[in-house]
Amino acid sequence: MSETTPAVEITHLVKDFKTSFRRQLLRAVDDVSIRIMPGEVYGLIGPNGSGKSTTMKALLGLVSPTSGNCAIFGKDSAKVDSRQDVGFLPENPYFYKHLSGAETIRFYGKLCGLRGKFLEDRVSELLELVDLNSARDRRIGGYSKGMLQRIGLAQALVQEPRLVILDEPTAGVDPVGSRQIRDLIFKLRERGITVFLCSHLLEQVQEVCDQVGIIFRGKMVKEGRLEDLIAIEDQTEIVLQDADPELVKSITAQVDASATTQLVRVGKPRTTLERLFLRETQKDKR
Ligand SMILES: Nc1ncnc2c1ncn2[C@@H]1O[C@H](COP(=O)(O)OP(=O)(O)OP(=O)(O)O)[C@@H](O)[C@H]1O
Repeated sequence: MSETTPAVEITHLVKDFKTSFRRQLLRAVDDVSIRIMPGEVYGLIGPNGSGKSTTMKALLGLVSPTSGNCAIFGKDSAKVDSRQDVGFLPENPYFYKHLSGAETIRFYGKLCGLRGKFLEDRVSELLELVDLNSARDRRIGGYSKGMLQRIGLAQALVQEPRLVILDEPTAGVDPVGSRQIRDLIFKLRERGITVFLCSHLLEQVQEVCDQVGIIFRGKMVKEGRLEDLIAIEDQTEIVLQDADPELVKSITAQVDASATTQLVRVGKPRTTLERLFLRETQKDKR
């Protein structure tokens, strides 16, 4: 396998489900193709019921395609060995509530065949990575939603996968917890791990993803590099620090005098509500 083998290759995926109503067919995924190269972070976005989870499950071999193919690092998803290099965080992960964080990771590590000191080192390393070392001996039943998602991420990383699939990793998590998960995704990218995620938090997708696909009613309606998708090609932005009002006036006058250029907006750039929330709620920690 070469560096040019895609981490994910979904080709013309179609998935029909039989509905309970007169056994009619529902097309959940309709001719979707996705290619993710190693090291990329890909975000699949779309409204509820648009086919995101089904696409991910087909890639993982958890549902069989009606037609089309899925492959992970060149291995067909229908074959068990395609899952060797994948970690998965499902939308609603289930954990044994009576186990502690460390016991949970140890449990999954054992399932993956890890043993002894290697396993113990891996448990500590992962708890450190997801910032749960201080809660390692607490029962999972008492974890917050954000902590649960982070333990889920640690679980997905147990066997050092080269691809991580995250289905709504920040569902139900507050902005601080979401940011921790976002930072974790950055860490995965730094380590060269490919990430395929779907999320409703568009701003977070915008922050972490290199590539974005928009899926609607089972069809891919837009896809590409984030930078290309969100650039407004016919506009130019100039942001000035501590500008003299006279300078702003003279720039505006020059633009007004131009026959071909229209001034769209002059004003203060805005932060986002999320950044404002984080700044105001994390003051004490600084
Ligand atoms: N096992 C199944 N049997 C029947 N229909 C299903 C099954 N799984 C999914 N569907 C249907 O397929 C469609 C796509 O569902 P899917 O869960 O893939 O969407 P989604 O984009 O992940 O939605 P959400 O954002 O709500 O998680 C929905 O109409 C759903 O009801």
